[in-house]
Amino acid sequence: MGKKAIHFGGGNIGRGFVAEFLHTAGYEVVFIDVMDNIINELQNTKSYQVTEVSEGGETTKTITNYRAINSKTHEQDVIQEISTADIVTCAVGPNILKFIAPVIAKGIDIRSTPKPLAVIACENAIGATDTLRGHIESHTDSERLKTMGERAQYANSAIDRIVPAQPPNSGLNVRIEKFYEWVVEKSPFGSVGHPDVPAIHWVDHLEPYIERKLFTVNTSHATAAYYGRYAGKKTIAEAMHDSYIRGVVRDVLKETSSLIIDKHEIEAQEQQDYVETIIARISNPYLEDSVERVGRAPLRKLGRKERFIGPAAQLAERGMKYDCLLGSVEMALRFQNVKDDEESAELAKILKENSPADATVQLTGLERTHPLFSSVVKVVDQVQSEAKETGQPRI
Ligand SMILES: NC(=O)c1ccc[n+]([C@@H]2O[C@H](COP(=O)([O-])OP(=O)(O)OC[C@H]3O[C@@H](n4cnc5c(N)ncnc54)[C@H](O)[C@@H]3O)[C@@H](O)[C@H]2O)c1
Ligand SMILES: O=P(O)(O)OC[C@@H](O)[C@@H](O)[C@H](O)[C@H](O)CO
Repeated sequence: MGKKAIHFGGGNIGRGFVAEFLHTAGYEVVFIDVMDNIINELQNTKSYQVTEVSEGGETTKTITNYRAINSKTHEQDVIQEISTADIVTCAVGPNILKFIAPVIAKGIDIRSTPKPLAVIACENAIGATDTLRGHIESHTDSERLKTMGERAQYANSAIDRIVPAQPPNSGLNVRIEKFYEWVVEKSPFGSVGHPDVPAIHWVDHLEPYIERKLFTVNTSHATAAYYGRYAGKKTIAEAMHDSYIRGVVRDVLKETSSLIIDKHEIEAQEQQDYVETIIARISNPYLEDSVERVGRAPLRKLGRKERFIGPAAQLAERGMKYDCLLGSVEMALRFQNVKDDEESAELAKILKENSPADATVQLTGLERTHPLFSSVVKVVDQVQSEAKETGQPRI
């Protein structure tokens, strides 16, 4: 039997990145999703196309050898597939991990194959596989946990490729940037050995890679999105074309770079080169990436370990500068009541109903005694005051 991968989330990064590279590595990919339209299309087509767009033109790859199952209606089939698979990946969003865990737990529990299943969550979050593992373990009988290692091995990953929302009528086809990076922990696989996926860069220590990615790519991306939306820009490329916003993004990246260089002992020149690559990537005019997609889910993005508070907290602990990151936090707080974004409505509600300090705790998870806390409270207070004066944030 050939190699089989189960991938949860047939969305943009699922089809355009994870499945593409699993396919290239020779896996049959079984997509699992809960959206009828995605499942139906995947079931009714034999191939779709991934087109890389860059200044150098376009390159198209055809993805084949996949199936699809709706986990909402066919949970038992998903469990059976997992029980005989080689690898499980997901790209569903960090808040969805708890919903896919029970079915993965059941699939792992009935495995009898000699090789453990490799589980790799591909989300923009620090320790996403650990989080998924925690949920899987909480749905596993405590006696069975003792032998879990024989049935599954878990590795964290950092995943980087910009996949904008796709134009209407694209079907399953995905337009995507050329650049990609997929870094995964090697050590969890021990003597069994890691899966054979040539696109993956296997490393012993993931933290420098995931922090460098999240605090450079996603911090700058979100800064451009929130400042951009405030200035009435539609896309990230348009925002980055604005010299003021571009300058702000550079200033924010100076702060996160100082942390990355200090904490992970990455050479200053190497980090500067990385920053230039990222600025060029997010400015790519060939990617129509909306400020709403990149700013989506502001509550998640304001979280304790996330792209703004994560680096700002660590900089504050080290006595280093973080005030430009506070500017990004302020703009993120103004991302309220955005169409189709539930978290942006929840953000507005939290800001309306709580004192600045309570809202800061609720939104960021920062400890009241943390050296960053009082600065964030001031920013929250500022945005709340604007809303009191005008009935809405200044936008
Ligand atoms: N788009 C990018 O540029 C990019 C790049 C790197 C990482 N990521 C990360 O990848 C993840 C997915 O992002 P995306 O842009 O592909 O989002 P997306 O919305 O295009 O895809 C998410 C998919 O998950 C599916 N899903 C939701 N609940 C599910 C469930 N219970 N079971 C199975 N499937 C479910 C959705 O129906 C959707 O098809 C996020 O964590 C994101 O941060 C995105
Ligand atoms: O996916 P999110 O919501 O965490 O962040 C939005 C974008 O910054 C993100 O999807 C990037 O495009 C991606 O992380 C690039 O690798």
